[in-house]
Order: sequence, then C-alpha cells, then structure tokens
Amino acid sequence: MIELQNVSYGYGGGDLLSGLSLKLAPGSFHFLTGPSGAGKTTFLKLCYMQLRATSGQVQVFGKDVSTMSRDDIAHNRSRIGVVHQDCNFLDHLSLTENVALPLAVTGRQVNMEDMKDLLQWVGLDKRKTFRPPELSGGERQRAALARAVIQSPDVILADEPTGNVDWEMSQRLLSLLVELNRMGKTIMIATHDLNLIRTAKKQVNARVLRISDKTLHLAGADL
Ligand SMILES: Nc1ncnc2c1ncn2[C@@H]1O[C@H](COP(=O)(O)OP(=O)(O)OP(=O)(O)O)[C@@H](O)[C@H]1O
Repeated sequence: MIELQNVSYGYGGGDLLSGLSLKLAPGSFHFLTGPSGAGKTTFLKLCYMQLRATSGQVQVFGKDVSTMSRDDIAHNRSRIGVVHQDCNFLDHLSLTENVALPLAVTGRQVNMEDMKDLLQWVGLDKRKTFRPPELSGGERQRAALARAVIQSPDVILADEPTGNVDWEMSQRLLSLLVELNRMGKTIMIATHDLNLIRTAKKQVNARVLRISDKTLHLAGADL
C-alpha cells in the first residue's frame, strides 16, 4: 500500500527524519508514537504525498511518488483518507457540507442516503446542519473521521484523532477505526496515548512504531 525505502526529510536546516523504511501491508493496523516534534505529522504527510522526500523512495499503491504526475497524485490521494490533527473544517459550512468536501472539490455529487448512513455510523445524524464551531471536540473528531472515509479510501491515516477528547470518546473513535480495519482498511494512527494503544491491542493485531532519533523503530511488545 505505502512503502518507504531509506527516506529522509527536512524542512531546511538538516534532516528531521532520516533513513526511514517501512512497508504498510494491506489491512494492517499501526500506531505511530514518539515525542512531540519528533516528526509524526511530517511522516504522515510523506505517506499521503503532501510532502516529497528529500531522499529515498516513497511508493504509494505500487508507484514511485517522485515520478507521479499531478493527476496520479490526486487520484492516489483520494484512496487515502486523512484525519487531520486540527480537523481543518470550514466554519461557514454545515457538518454535512464539510464531510462532503472531498467529493465537492472533485465535482462529484453526494449520495444523500450514503451521507445519512455515514453520519449515523459516527453518531452525528442529529448534528448534520450544525456548523463546526457548534460541535464538541468529540463530535468534530467523529466528523473528521466521516470526512476521511467518504471516498471509501483503502488507507486511513489519523493524526492524533483522540487528542482533545475524553477517554470514553477516545474508545468510541478507536472502535470506529477498528471496525474500518475489520472491513479491510489499512490504518495508521499517530498518538501519544499509550492507554489507547493498550486498549487497541486487545481488539486488533496492531504494530507500534516509534519515531525517535530521526528514524522509525518498531516499539517493544511491552506496551
Ligand atoms: N512547515 C514547516 N516548516 C518548518 N518546520 C516545520 C514545518 N512543519 C513542522 N515543522 C517542524 O518539524 C518538527 C516536527 O513537526 P511534526 O509536526 O511533524 O512533529 P510531531 O511529532 O507530529 O509533533 P506533535 O506530537 O507535537 O504533533 C517540529 O520541530 C516542527 O516545528
């Protein structure tokens, strides 16, 4: 699905990430941990082609990102659903319109039955006309997950999806992600929450990756 070989990246002023290699197999479930500022968001951006590696090779769905055309990138990116750390909503649009944005920007119609099912799945059908500022933190995170899956992606990358919500809501979000994984989706979740990882490991065969010293390590089984 996504493969990195000896990848490095820096924003200028030296490498932030260096010598990263990883193969995300179809249907796998990974957590990504590491200290604040270690480069988790940056790593996810390399995976969803928002950033290009400074060196090394990134392959997405079997194709080398450095040789992809703009259209290829747009097409392959639509197969990756991203839950952004800060949700990235447009506050003047309703919840339904925000969730439908990935379709709207590519000129596609929303099937209202599908939208209804999706909002029910994340428990937000009664909030569909609300604007983002009128939603709670947990509601916003569930809306972000709904938006990430509206295009039926093969891979879901979630950046701190439980960052600002209580434990009960974290578990609810986790069970939605586990459900998606059981449907065959490949999942990667960046998180600082070790309790969330422990809980997930009881439900799913999850591997834990850690970024430290600029590179990726497989975390021990003691988590
Ligand atoms: N666009 C940018 N330009 C310059 N530096 C950046 C940019 N984005 C991130 N950085 C820097 O890169 C480093 C890694 O940032 P990143 O957001 O990837 O870390 P993180 O591990 O996700 O952190 P956190 O856990 O706090 O979200 C930080 O020092 C950050 O300041």
